[in-house]
Amino acid sequence: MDMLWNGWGDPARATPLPDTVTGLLRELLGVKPRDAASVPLAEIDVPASPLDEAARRALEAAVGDRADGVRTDAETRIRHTRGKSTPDLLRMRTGDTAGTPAAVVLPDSHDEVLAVLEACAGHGLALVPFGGGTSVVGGLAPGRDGTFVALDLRRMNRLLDLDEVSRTATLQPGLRAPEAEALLAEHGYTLGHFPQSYEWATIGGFAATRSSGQASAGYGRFDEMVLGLTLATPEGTLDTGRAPRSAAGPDLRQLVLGSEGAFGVITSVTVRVRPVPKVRRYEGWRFASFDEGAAALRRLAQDGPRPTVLRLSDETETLIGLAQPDAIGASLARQDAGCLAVVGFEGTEEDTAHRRDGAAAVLREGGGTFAGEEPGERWAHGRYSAPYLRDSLLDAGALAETLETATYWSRLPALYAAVRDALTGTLTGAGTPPLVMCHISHVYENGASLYFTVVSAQGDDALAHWDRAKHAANEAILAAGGTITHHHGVGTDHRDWYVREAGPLGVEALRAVKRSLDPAGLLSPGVLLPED
Ligand SMILES: Cc1cc2nc3c(=O)[nH]c(=O)nc-3n(C[C@H](O)[C@H](O)[C@H](O)COP(=O)(O)OP(=O)(O)OC[C@H]3O[C@@H](n4cnc5c(N)ncnc54)[C@H](O)[C@@H]3O)c2cc1C
Repeated sequence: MDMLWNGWGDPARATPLPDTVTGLLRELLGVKPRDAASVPLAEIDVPASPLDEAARRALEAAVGDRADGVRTDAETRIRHTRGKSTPDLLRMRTGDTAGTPAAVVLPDSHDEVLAVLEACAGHGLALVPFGGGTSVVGGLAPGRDGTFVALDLRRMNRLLDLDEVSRTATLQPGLRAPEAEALLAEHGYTLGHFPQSYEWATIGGFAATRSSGQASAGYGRFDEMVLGLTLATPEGTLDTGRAPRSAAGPDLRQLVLGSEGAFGVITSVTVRVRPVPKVRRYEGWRFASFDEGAAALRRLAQDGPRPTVLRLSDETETLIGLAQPDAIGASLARQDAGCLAVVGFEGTEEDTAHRRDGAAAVLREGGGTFAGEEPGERWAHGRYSAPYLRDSLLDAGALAETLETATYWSRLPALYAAVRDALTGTLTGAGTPPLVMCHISHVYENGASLYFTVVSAQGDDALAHWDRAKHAANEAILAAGGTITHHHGVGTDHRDWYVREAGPLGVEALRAVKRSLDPAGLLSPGVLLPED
């Protein structure tokens, strides 16, 4: 099944907003009901594909002249325009398809990807790899106008190898996360990577963006799971990962991870796998304040025992109940005070019981009160539903978007305040005062991420309002010592701030890598790095 072209996921799972939330939108944020319906897909006027006959023939030959290997119909091209950020969705809803690819090409193997790259080079076509299409940072839209091809990797969806002795699996990039989990589960293994976009995003996309899942406290980030990668580039193949760890020079895997399609197409990923857990237990803890809860999370991250899932909502997010999207509004009706933490344990019976008891003692010492299993189980049940709420909020005339960052524990409170102030100040100044919510959902020994959700009225020009607010938040992040992205990636949206974060020498070093792998600059122009 294809994802909704102008929204999230499966249309059958649309999630209406409860009355408590629509009431809040109206009374607190001044959201006025409006006709926010989208232009129907069939009515969108897409200019004919600019692909000429010779280029088309070359691309078809590259994918073995397979039926449907090169698609230029309007619907397929529309479905490969942009990703799933709120500005992306707002543009799609108005039928704005500027930046539609000239063609969508579907290769079946590493060799076909190399052949497609050669065909693109021969015909001066840019190419953008397309995994699940869930990018929220403009990673699927080249940063310049011009003819480009979207390389949809969905046909590369096989488990290539499982080494049960070493506990590694080699996966093709187009596997969506649930498909990869199902293939591994047949042998009793799991990857343990469960981002909120889990149901749609792919293995190649995770590697290309250094994704981080909701169970990162236990399983680690995706880049920590990766042992080897194969990269198809216009200059040939780069193979990495001869051994799990090595002292043989700088680690080339780290050049591929996070390269966002700008250095090549990831055609296989070797990951470490773990046995499917026998027990999964999630529970809720309450803290009087975000500071108090954050201090308790820090103690667990630094001294253990480590839960598998560890997240903490701030006061506003707790009141709205965003950690439990399936029951959103219930906490508002109860007027829940303080901050909710969700703490989860996965593993064997003995290991989870042991870690759970140890973690409970630390949380109690830190001021936490046990809230039972219900809040944790509710979080687990609704963990992939929140993106459906965003569609309902947009339908209702609200603006809803998220952004994220990370820093060291000592700087976290200042970063939190700076981003909140930037978002609140900008949107209030524009006449659309927002609700700004935040949670910590990825913790490390030395720091943590902050994930903000912003809801306001759309105002007269929602795109321009959000652009200003996001710009202010990005400036606040850099000024407060945060990174421009903890897990969404750079794409085109964060590029200008990433350039400042990396510094001129860092950017020049990365450009030199790009020049050696992609001298003609065919791959994802303007994504990750500005063009030369
Ligand atoms: C509702 C929602 C929730 C999200 N939640 C999370 C979350 O919890 N954690 C998280 O980390 N992210 C999250 N994201 C962001 C997004 O899902 C991740 O960035 C994900 O890793 C993208 O995977 P994808 O397969 O959809 O890649 P795409 O969106 O298709 O591509 C992302 C980028 O990687 C490149 N790319 C894709 N495949 C390849 C390949 N094989 N080789 C080279 N380059 C490639 C693309 O060109 C693009 O630049 C969320 C997004 C949405 C919309």
